[in-house]
Amino acid sequence: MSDKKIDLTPLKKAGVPIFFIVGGPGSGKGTQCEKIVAKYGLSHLSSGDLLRAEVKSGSSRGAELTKIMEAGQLVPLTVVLDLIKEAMLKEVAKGSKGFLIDGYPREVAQGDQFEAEIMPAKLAVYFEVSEDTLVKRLLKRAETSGRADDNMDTIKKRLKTFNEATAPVVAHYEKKGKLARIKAEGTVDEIFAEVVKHLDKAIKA
Ligand SMILES: Nc1nc2c(ncn2[C@@H]2O[C@H](COP(=O)(O)OP(=O)(O)OP(=O)(O)O)[C@@H](O)[C@H]2O)c(=O)[nH]1
Ligand SMILES: O=c1ccn([C@@H]2O[C@H](COP(=O)(O)OP(=O)(O)O)[C@@H](O)[C@H]2O)c(=O)[nH]1
Ligand SMILES: [Mg+2]
Repeated sequence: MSDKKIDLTPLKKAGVPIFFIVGGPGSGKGTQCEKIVAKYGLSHLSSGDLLRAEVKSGSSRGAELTKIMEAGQLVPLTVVLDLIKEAMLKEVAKGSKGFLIDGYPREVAQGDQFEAEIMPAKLAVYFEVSEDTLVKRLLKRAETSGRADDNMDTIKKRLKTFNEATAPVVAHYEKKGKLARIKAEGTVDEIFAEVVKHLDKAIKA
């Protein structure tokens, strides 16, 4: 990553809809995004996946990012925003119809900066899941995910970060009238049916 200025003109010109997908760790963001992509053909960008790819690429920042992620803390917002901008530009060049930004924003300032520099999101979709369920799902996922942060110690820290930094994001978009709050304890298909209702309405609007 560098501090070169990224030219966002093609992205702004494309003017395609942007949806934020918010929820605690293990709330099913990735699972639902896969289904949304299959139905709506939107481009799916997971901020966590972009960070993990950056770590894998062996860039000089990788070690620093790993440390932050294993502590369940938040990477500086400009780092994530630059990765997202670059990924969005690539998708726009391929003719993207719109974006699901998964696991983002994690803090109010992150969302505000995104919307100021790129464009406003149409809607923030929030998956509401109890902590008990989140922990159970993540421990199950840990059996196969190979993710360094799927362990009890880091899960606790991710929940703390979620409650402190991300919960205010939910209130922020609710106040703006741009929040779809979805109870996400049911089956994947039940939750997806709710998602579809909200997305159809937002896309038509
Ligand atoms: N029972 C149940 N399990 C689910 C549901 N959605 C996701 N899961 C499981 O819960 C785990 C976490 O789901 P993910 O989609 O990876 O969650 P996420 O919000 O992307 O999590 P992070 O990547 O940690 O942000 C996975 O093992 C899923 O299989 C659901 O609706 N019901
Ligand atoms: O905008 C972001 C997105 C992710 N992360 C970091 O990446 C980790 C994994 O994120 P992901 O969305 O994959 O998982 P979650 O924390 O939701 O389980 C988080 O714990 C954070 O340390 C971050 O700092 N900023
Ligand atoms: Mg995920």
